[in-house]
Amino acid sequence: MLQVRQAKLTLEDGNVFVGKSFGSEKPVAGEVVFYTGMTGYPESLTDPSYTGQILVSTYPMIGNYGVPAGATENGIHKYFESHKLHISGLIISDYSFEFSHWNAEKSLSDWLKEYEVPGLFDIDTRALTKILREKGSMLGKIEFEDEKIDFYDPNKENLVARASCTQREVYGNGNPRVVLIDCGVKNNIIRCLLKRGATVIRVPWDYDFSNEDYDGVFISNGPGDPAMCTETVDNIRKTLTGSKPVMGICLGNQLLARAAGANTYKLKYGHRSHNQPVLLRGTERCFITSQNHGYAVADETLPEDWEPMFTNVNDNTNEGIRHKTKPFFSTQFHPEASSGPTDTEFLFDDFIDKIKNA
Ligand SMILES: NC(=O)CC[C@H](N)C(=O)O
Repeated sequence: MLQVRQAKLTLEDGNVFVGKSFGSEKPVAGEVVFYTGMTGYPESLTDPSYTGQILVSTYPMIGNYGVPAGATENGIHKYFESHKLHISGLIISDYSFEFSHWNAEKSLSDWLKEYEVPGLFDIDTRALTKILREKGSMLGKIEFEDEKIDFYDPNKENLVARASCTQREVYGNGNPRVVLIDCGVKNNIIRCLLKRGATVIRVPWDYDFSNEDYDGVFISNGPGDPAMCTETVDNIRKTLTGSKPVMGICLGNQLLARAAGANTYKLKYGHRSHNQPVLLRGTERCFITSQNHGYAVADETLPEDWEPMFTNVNDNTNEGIRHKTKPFFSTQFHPEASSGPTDTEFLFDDFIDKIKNA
């Protein structure tokens, strides 16, 4: 009979959920957020944007397809979104102790233990998610028996400095040359740029790239509160005085907006799923998108020469911005998907076309 240790998740509002451990037996504290995608845990767990967060999966059965092999291609992991797990903890309902997939190399349980990430199953994730939806994302902690730790708010820290690379690195050798500001970039953004022939010059979040030889700038996704990233915003602001094309994704949308002079704010519980509908402004085209964010751009604070580009059809929040005359745009959702629908990957083509036409 399998021996599993009990552990509990305590929310800052006092709610306690008792579950069973299938990951590392290390207590952690962080922000508790829910994710409603049905698949994609290898991608989500390695997405640097989840730094500091305890992830609750609303899809009940997790682990059944194991964890893919750690192969690399073009200098990056082939199946993961970064080189390690970034979530602080994982909360699920039913853990599948059996896994089966042509590419599975290990179990989710072994993977969590390898990266010292605690995971709890047998939690009523439906009840937990209802609390997070009604009261909003909140702090939480995972503790084992008599251990006691304090709550911790990751959003008070500059998480981007933790998630970004520390050295400039170049991938590919084609055209155009794109400076990628790495705020905690997902590998699929690099793959999407390489697939379109670009040279990707990946630089740390606070790197002054003004002396680089480049044709366009890409601002990546990343963790935490965009207001913490002032150095990046200063560098982007300098770029906006020129006319080289700029594209941003998620945190990149928020940082581009802040560089333009707009504000960002925290959403009640964020968007973390594969089925978020976004409307392309000025058209009746709606796309189903992959998302993972807790902050948003305040449309009404955009300066005169900028406009909202996409709007979320569920809650009318901002899903992208564009400059009215210059080739600068960004999306709050993830055109690189991974995981999730790839319907908006054409935006990478638009970015490359803008560079070619510049
Ligand atoms: N995926 C991201 O880039 C997330 C951006 C930001 N950290 C947010 O939560 O809104």
